[in-house]
Amino acid sequence: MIALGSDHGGYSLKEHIKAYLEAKGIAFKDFGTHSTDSCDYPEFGRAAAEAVASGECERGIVVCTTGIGISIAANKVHGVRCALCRDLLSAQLTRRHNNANMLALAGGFTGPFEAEHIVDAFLTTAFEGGRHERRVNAIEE
Ligand SMILES: O=C(CO)[C@H](O)[C@H](O)COP(=O)(O)O
Repeated sequence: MIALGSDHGGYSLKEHIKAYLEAKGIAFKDFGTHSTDSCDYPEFGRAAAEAVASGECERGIVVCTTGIGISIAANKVHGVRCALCRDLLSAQLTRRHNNANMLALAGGFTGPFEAEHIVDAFLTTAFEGGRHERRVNAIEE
């Protein structure tokens, strides 16, 4: 189960990702926003992040115009490791090295086709563990 969240600046890309996940048979829960009306990203970043931290959702994907504000908001929730990724390699590396459980995307800069590749990498790349586990544990502590 994937938690989704966005503000108005990420709404269009979130809707695209919903259709993409649906086509792949991946379940998701949309924590809003539900229109392009102006709203505040901390509310939606927090809602999606809390669903991940509680275990209700395994991973989360959040979107605002830059991806920055909503990733900052999500990372305030203990247990969340939200990575803003604007390229495929970053998405792979944040899974391999950081065990990121949330992905932030930039709705104003990342196109839908590129976003699909980033989402695929985020959902399919495994955490490497080893020396990276020690570092991730230190963050949690
Ligand atoms: O990217 C964002 C936060 O990092 C927001 O989407 C952005 O700040 C919204 O701005 P505006 O209200 O001017 O559309």
